[in-house]
Amino acid sequence: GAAAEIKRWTLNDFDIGKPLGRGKFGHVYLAREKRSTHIVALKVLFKSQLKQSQVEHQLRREVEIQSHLRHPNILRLYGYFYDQKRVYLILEYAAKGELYKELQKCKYFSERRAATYVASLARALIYCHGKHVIHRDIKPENLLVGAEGELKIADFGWSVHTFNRRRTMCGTLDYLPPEMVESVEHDASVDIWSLGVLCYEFLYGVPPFEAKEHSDTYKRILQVNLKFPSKPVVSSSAKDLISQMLVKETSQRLPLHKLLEHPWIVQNAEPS
Ligand SMILES: O=C(O)Cn1ncc2ncnc(NCCc3cnc(NC(=O)Nc4cccc(Cl)c4)s3)c21
Repeated sequence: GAAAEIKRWTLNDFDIGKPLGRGKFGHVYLAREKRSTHIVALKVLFKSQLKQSQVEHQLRREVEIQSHLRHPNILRLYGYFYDQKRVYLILEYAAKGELYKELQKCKYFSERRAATYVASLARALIYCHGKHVIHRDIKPENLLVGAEGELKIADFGWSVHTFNRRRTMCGTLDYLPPEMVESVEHDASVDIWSLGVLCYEFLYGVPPFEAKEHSDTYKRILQVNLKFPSKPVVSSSAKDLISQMLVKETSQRLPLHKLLEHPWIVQNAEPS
């Protein structure tokens, strides 16, 4: 048959349902693709706001990156289309919505639930890093829950392709100025740190370096001023894992595949 031509979607291809949520750049609606009756989430972004915030390139990068990612714990971005004023993202629908609302409701998660989420996120990040993609924005607000309770990383609006200049600079790093060498170090280990912060917040209901003033949070992060409250009671095994992820020296952070072998994960995470 004809070469697989890229399908040009339009709003007419969809029946629009209830609003699912509203973000900074636009709203998300439940929608059904008419021909297949497939249920999706449609995120509507206003071009004016994208232009104003100069994030068009980020959006293009997200669509490009997401089009190559297929993983049960990564929310699919099936495609996009636009009209005069808006850009529409055609997204996998996560039937149980936003994880942070669930966390707010039950204050903090059990160790089994937290470990199950952390293990599935680690598997998703191992997959991304294997494709030289780092998410860079792992936080409860970017995590959705599927119909079976499975976690979905969403919103790759801040993700980037990392490539190791060592290979692409024909073998030499010598001519790179410090700031570029520095950015080369900005690698997948940022997601390990964020996953450690997330694990802490799952178990205690608050992030580890929270402070009234931003400047104090910044200082606590730089000092890795990690403290474990006495309430709620959390196993020392969980604290050990978190302490191995929230390490200042990026090369010393627990690698994700080692995380999956950590006793706390092995003993608490539901088999995937
Ligand atoms: O989250 C809710 O409000 C409610 N909700 N409930 C269920 C549900 N099922 C699927 N998706 C939902 N929401 C959309 C999640 C996103 C995924 N990918 C995104 N990407 C993005 O926004 N990119 C983007 C935007 C503006 C600028 C730039 Cl540079 C990039 S948003 C759902």
